Amino acid sequence: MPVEQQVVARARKAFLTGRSKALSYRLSQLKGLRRLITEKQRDIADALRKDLHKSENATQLYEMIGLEGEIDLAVSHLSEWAAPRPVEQSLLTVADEVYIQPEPLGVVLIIGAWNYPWAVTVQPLIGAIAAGNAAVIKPSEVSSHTSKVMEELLPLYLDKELFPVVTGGVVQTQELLKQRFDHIFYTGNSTVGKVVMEAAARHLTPVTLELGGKSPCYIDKDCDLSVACRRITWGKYVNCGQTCIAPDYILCEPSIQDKVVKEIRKCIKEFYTDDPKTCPDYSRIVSLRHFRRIVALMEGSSVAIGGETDEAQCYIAPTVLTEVTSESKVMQEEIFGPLLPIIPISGTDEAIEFINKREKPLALYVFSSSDKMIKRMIADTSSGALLANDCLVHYTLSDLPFGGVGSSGMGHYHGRYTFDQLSHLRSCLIKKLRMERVNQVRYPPHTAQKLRWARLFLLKRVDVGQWRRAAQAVALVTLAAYVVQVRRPERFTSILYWLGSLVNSDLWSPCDLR
Ligand SMILES: NC(=O)c1ccc[n+]([C@@H]2O[C@H](COP(=O)([O-])OP(=O)(O)OC[C@H]3O[C@@H](n4cnc5c(N)ncnc54)[C@H](O)[C@@H]3O)[C@@H](O)[C@H]2O)c1
Ligand SMILES: CCCCCCC=O
Repeated sequence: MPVEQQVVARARKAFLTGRSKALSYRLSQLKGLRRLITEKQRDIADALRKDLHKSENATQLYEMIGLEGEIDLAVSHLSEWAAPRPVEQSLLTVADEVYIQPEPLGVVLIIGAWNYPWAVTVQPLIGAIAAGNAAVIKPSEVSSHTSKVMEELLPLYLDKELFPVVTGGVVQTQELLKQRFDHIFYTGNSTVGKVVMEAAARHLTPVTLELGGKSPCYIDKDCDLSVACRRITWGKYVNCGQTCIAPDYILCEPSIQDKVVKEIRKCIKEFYTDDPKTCPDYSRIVSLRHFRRIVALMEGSSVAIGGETDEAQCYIAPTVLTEVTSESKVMQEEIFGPLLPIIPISGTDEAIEFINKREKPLALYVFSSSDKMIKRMIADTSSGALLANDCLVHYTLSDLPFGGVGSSGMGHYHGRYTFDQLSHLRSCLIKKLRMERVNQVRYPPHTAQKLRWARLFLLKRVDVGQWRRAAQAVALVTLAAYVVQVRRPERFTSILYWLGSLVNSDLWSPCDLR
C-alpha cells in the first residue's frame, strides 16, 4: 500500500474516533499551533531565507503575524462559530426547533504553494482544525526548506495522526489525489487546479481552489500619483512579485505614463536602495525554471526601469516595462515576478473594456480620487476582490472572504469563512409528535381550503428570536411590577400603564409579513 494511502487511512481512522470534534480538543490543537509559531520562529525564518531570500522581519510581517491573528480569532470565536445557528421560520414550523448545526466534513487535503508557504498552507489548516476535521497537509516541494521544517515541526505540536504532513512533489501529490477526501483545499496555479478538480470529481469531493491570474491596476489621471505609485511599488515588488494578488500590470493614460515611471523609480530606490541585489529586503525568484520563464517575458517590451538579471542568484531587478500591448509576451500569462508592464489606454471606459475582455482577476486595483469612478469600477467589473487606492491589504482582514471568481478560483477563506468552508452546515428541524392537526393542510386530499391555510402557514415568516426577546421582556417587566407592588404599592398603577403601552407597541407584532 503506498505510504500516502496509509497516511490518509490513519487520518480517517483518527477522525472516526471522534476526538477532533470536542471543542476543547480543537482549542488545544490551535494553541499548539500558536506555540509552534512563537517557539520556532528562527527555524521558520531560516528556511524561508534559504527558499526565497526573505528577511526574518518580512517573514514575520507577511506570514506569521497573519497566522497568529487567525489562530487568536479562531480560539476566541470557536464556541460561537460552532454553536447552532437559529434561522427564520414559517408559521408551519413555529413550534419546532429549527437551526443550522455546523459539523466537521471529515478528512481534508490541504495542498499548499511555495510563495508564502506558511500563510497559504497553515491558514486553511487553522480553519480545518477549528471546524473539527482531520487534515492531510501537503506543502509545496518548491519551497523545499520550508516543506522540511513543516514536516519536522508540525508533528511536535499537533496530533500527528489527525494532522499528518506529506512531503514530495507531483508523484506524491498525485498519489494523494487518488485517495478519497471530504474536501480538497488547493492553492497554486490554475493548470494544476484543473488536475485537482478532476481528481476530486472522481470521489465527488468538494474543492476550494485558490488560484491566481493577472490582477490589473488602473491608475486614473485624477489621483495623487506619488502616493499611488508608492503603494503600487510595494504591492508589486514585495516577495519579488511572487504574490498571488500582486498588481500584474498598470493601465493608465499616456499623459501620465512618464510621471508614473518616475515615481516608481523613486520608490524602488527608497525601498530597495540603488542596488536592490544587495538589499536584504529584496527577495529572489524561487527556482531557475521560474527565473528563465520570467526573463523570457521581457522579450519585445522596452525596459524603462531595471531589467538586470543574475541567473546564478535567480535575481531579477525590480523592472518596469513600457511599449507593451495586449499581444506582448508579458501579457499572455500571470507574471508572478518583478516585472511591471504599463499599458496605455484612453481612459476609464477603455480600462473597463480591457479588464472585462479577460478572465476575472483575483484582485482588481483602482487608484483614483473620484468616488464615483471607484463605484463605477465596482459596478462594471468583476473580480475576487477590488481595492481602491491600495494593494494587498484586503488579505490581512479576516472578515473579508479571500478567494477568486471564475478562473481565479472558487470558494473563499480567512477567519470564519475558513471555518464555514470546511464545515458542513447541517440543517436541523426538531418537531414534537403533538399538534398533528396543524399538519392536515399538507396531507391529501388537497382541497382549496387547505391550500389557503397552507399559503398562510408557509408564507408568513416568523422571527422566533424576536418572540423570545419579547417573552423575556414581559417576564422582566412582570417581575419588576411584582417587586414594586410589594415594596412601593403607590407606583404600581404607573408600571401597569407602561406595561400596557409596551403590549401595544411593535414589539408584539410577531409575524413579519414579506
Ligand atoms: N489565491 C491564492 O491564495 C494563491 C496564493 C498563492 C499562490 N497562488 C497562485 O499559485 C501559483 C503559484 O504557485 P505554483 O502553482 O507555482 O505552486 P506549486 O508549484 O508549489 O504547486 C502547488 C502545489 O501543487 C502541487 N502540484 C504541482 N504540480 C502538480 C501536478 N501535476 N499534479 C498534482 N499536484 C501538483 C505541488 O506539489 C504543490 O503542492 C500562482 O498562479 C499564484 O497566483 C494563489
Ligand atoms: C500581504 C501578504 C499577501 C499574501 C498573499 C498570499 C498569496 O500569494
